[in-house]
Amino acid sequence: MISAVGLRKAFGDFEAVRGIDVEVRRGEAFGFLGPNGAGKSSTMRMIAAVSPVTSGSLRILGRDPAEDGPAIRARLGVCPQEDTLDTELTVRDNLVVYGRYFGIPRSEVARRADELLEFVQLAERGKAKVESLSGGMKRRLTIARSLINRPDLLLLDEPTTGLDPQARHVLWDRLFRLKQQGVTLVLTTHYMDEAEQLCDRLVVMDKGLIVAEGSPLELIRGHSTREVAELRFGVGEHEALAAKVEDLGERVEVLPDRLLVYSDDGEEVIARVHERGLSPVAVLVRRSTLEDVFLRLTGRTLVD
Ligand SMILES: Nc1ncnc2c1ncn2[C@@H]1O[C@H](COP(=O)(O)OP(=O)(O)OP(=O)(O)O)[C@@H](O)[C@H]1O
Repeated sequence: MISAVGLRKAFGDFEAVRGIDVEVRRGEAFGFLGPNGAGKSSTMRMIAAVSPVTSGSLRILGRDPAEDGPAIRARLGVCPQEDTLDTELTVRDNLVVYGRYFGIPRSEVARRADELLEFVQLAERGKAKVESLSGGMKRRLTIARSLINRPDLLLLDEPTTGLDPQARHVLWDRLFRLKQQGVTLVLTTHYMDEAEQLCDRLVVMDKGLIVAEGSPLELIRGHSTREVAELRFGVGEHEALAAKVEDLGERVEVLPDRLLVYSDDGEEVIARVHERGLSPVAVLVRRSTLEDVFLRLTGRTLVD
């Protein structure tokens, strides 16, 4: 569906994307995970055939965006980072007008609009003004709009940024259903839980480069331990205490507010910490996540 080799994007002297290779296969959910500024949106805009490639090769649905931009865009669904809904129109008319833009006949577009409103659970709000919708509803409507042309490939730039946990879960459920229906999804996110929930495969991006690639499970297994013991001590004590626990796991990360001890048995770490007479104010054992993978690979956390 997408094939990129040595893909670069420069803005003047600044290179936002510094030579990445990406293959996306039909039917999979593929993610770009990385912090703000990693180059995810710049990559997505090239894939959406709206931003020219600076260098490298890019093929989308087997075509070159420099030559076949309109043909590619006709087969894509695009859900941008910012809501770009028409606030002058009703919820349903946002779909109808967008569908007409693709040249879909009036009766067909009406049928699809009703189907899609049902799918994103907005059927009752069809006549409402867009302004009256919550953030989560607007996102769902944007996704419905991006599906009006029955795209082969759906591009989602940070689909749940800014939404509350419940709205995020509703959206994930809809995206999961689309995946089950065979729609190829490509999404960017800086939420590791979103990447874990939705992506079959993902690349971790940092500073315009891909630093790791695989399924969430492969990435976690390849770059972290099974468990992590989190130890909170007093403010300012973490740096000094790291040396006292560093032999308890495979490695230790020092964050401003806690120590992370990486070990396959987190409870064992906690027991040994107490045996040594150390008294953390709070402890927690959890499984490793993509956040730990990112920390391992870049020395930084995903979300500041
Ligand atoms: N039109 C532009 N002109 C100049 N610099 C740009 C432009 N678009 C993006 N950049 C820069 O390129 C870098 C990558 O931006 P990009 O939006 O691709 O990152 P991102 O990973 O999507 O981050 P975010 O999560 O904030 O969207 C940033 O440093 C950004 O400031």
